Amino acid sequence: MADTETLLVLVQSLLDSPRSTEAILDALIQCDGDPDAAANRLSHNSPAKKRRRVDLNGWLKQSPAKRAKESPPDPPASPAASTSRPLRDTKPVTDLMTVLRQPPKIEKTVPVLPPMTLSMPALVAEHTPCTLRHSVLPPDLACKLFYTMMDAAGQWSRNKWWLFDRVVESPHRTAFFARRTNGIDDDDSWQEAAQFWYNGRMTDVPPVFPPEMEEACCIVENLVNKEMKTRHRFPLEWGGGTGGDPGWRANVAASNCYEGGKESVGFHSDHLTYLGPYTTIASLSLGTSRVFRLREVIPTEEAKSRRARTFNIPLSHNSLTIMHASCQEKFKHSIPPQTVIDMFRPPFPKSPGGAIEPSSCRVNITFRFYRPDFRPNSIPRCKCGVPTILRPDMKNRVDGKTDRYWWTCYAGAQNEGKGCNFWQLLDMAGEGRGPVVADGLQG
Ligand SMILES: O=C(O)CCC(=O)C(=O)O
Ligand SMILES: [Fe+2]
Repeated sequence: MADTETLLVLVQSLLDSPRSTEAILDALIQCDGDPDAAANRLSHNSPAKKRRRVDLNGWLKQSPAKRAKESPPDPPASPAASTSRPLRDTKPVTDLMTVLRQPPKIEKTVPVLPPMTLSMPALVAEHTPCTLRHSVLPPDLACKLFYTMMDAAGQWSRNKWWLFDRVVESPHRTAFFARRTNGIDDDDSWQEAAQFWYNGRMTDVPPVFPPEMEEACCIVENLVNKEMKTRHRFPLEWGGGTGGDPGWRANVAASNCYEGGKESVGFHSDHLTYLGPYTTIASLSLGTSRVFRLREVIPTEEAKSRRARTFNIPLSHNSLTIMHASCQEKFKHSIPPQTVIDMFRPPFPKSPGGAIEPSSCRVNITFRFYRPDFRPNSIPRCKCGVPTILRPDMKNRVDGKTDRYWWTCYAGAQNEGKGCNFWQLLDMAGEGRGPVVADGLQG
């Protein structure tokens, strides 16, 4: 997405007056992704005809025949997926990413790096900002948690959002949980966070962690905090966690269920809206083993001299992947579709004496720390009046560090794809956020 964003900003900067994202994207498509030509076209053309607005829920409630006649626009991002299934076929959609992605002219001498499989924790640590741990929970707890999540997953929904002119849905089911303890003191506030996990769709109050998840979470929290103590800390990381406070608290969790090898999640980095810069995310894998794929986003200034490498990490049942601080800033991750997967044979039956049923499902639980200084009521709203999302400026890392983050409009995900062109630089001090690690270093 960063390529598109860069082009959007570039075109906007070439124009005398602000134009909608939709109009800029249309112009870019017409001009084969050439920003100068797109700006020129926009300067000479009158703005595109306005279309009637319906919100996503409204649109989904319409009859299929009516929906097919209505034609929505524009690009957002889901909290996670970039791989998506169109819900309907109206007109053939130009593959915008193909149009917009302008491959940098890499020097021929820069070697192409073949994908590398990292099956051992030591290799994961060597090549990525992640930690892989096998067999993290007691086997019976991992198995019970798998059954609990599988029972619940039937009720989970597929995320739906607008992508250009159509509603798409994620190729996996997802659910969001808020922890009753450790920071969940204001239900309304976390309700908003849950709502935005589902791309702005109204949700009931998020469920609390089921007992097995709570038990697993305590183990994960300990492991993560221990691991974090051994790592380099980044200046913008959460700087609380003094005294009895463990520092990293899993106060929310998002869970995905992938049924069979076809279900997946596309390359993305997680939105940092409530997580803040340099977040740590711990992902517990249950069920059938799947490949977790990581690929670095090469900063623009290095794009000619260095290529990204794809790393494949097989994640087995009861393994924990910790995406450490800087992973969301530097890497995108995905669970790619697989033509072949091994069936998972649970080590224990669901009920005593029952039969063991093999499964082709994987459930993962990402334990996340929603930072006290990024509470929902502190998130800037865009011109549409909707909370913005926070994204790192991945392409403009300087000396390997990201120090720029953008609040950007996210309204398009729910509002027929129509958003505004709101961009605001994150200003930690100006927005009264912190404490951060850097504060501790100064004092
Ligand atoms: O299933 C996984 O391990 C990754 C899920 C993920 O990236 C996400 O939920 O943001
Ligand atoms: Fe993710």
